[in-house]
Amino acid sequence: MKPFKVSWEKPESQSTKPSSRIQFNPLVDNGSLEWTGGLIQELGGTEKEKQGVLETLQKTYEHMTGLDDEFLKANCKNQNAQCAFWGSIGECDKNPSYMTKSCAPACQSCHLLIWENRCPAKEDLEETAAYGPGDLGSLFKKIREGVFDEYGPVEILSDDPFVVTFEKFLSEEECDALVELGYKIGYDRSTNTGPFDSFGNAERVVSNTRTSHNAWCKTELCTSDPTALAIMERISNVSGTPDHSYHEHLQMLKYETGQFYKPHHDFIAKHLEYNIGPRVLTFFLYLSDVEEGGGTRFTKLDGLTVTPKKGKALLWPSVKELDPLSVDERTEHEAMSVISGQKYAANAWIHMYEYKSEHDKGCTG
Ligand SMILES: O=C(O)CCC(=O)C(=O)O
Ligand SMILES: [Fe+2]
Repeated sequence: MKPFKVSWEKPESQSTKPSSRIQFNPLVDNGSLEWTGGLIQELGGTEKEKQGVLETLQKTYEHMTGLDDEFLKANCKNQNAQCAFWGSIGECDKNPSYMTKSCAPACQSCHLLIWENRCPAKEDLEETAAYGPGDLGSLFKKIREGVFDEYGPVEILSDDPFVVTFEKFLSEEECDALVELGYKIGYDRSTNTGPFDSFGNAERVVSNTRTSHNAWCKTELCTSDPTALAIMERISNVSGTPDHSYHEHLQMLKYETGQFYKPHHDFIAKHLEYNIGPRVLTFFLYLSDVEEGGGTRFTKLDGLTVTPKKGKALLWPSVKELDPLSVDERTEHEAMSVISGQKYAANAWIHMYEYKSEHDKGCTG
């Protein structure tokens, strides 16, 4: 292998600012820019950072030149100018769901861009199922028998499919804490799941059928927050999953006046091809009252509409009781437009199989 030589240029405008980031051009061989592994990478400001980035670039170069797959050679790219820097500070291990895909050269993980390499099908998946045929019926029976009345009053709004509310599932403080966590993470415009690319990853698409904003409880700040953890454990207890690793990360929602989510189903058929299985249940949390509007309406259950109330939880299945890998079309629903005021809420989607470690590997689509 030819030696990897590097040089960099310091843009004039930054030359007097020692702490500023310096743009880095990896110059390969005799000074010609043969390959950059995607975006040109930035060097850190300090000597130590620079050294780390250079070491990562050296490893990147060896990884890229060692690839024998032409498709990967052409398509494996750093998609952010700081990939090499992040790689040098351990982010490939700390944040693999982003890094292995979006900074694959810097993580020397190009082979993991291929879905089958990154997400091999689990052989013992069936043994880990949270629900078998009939289990949703048993859960509903427990709810009816008052096992979870500490979160009540419990209201049974529909028997088949079951639609249930727990009036005092969260305390006022817990609701405020989740809303606040949403602000710390940042509420972004909500998206829908779009088409899947050649690597099996779903595109996120902004859609005029869903106009709210949301914040995912995915980062340390939220996943290790004691309030968020207590709520996730409570949801796990009631829904009967082994633990909250079977749930998607909490998704906090914010609707301003006029915002809505048109009729849809939470079931995503593509999930059946992954190790996570389908969304079995939706645990929906109302984190605020709403002055007017903003109800959750079940379009195929005679328009059954749940009025938001701070602290209330709404639970329904997305799959059939006796065939829990198949969608139950009857639980299509919509978030009606907020007529006045604001609405805060959160989704917890519960899967058939373990979710969170698959998410960390970038295997949830
Ligand atoms: O906001 C609501 O009432 C329901 C939201 C919803 O259905 C969803 O986010 O999937
Ligand atoms: Fe939904």
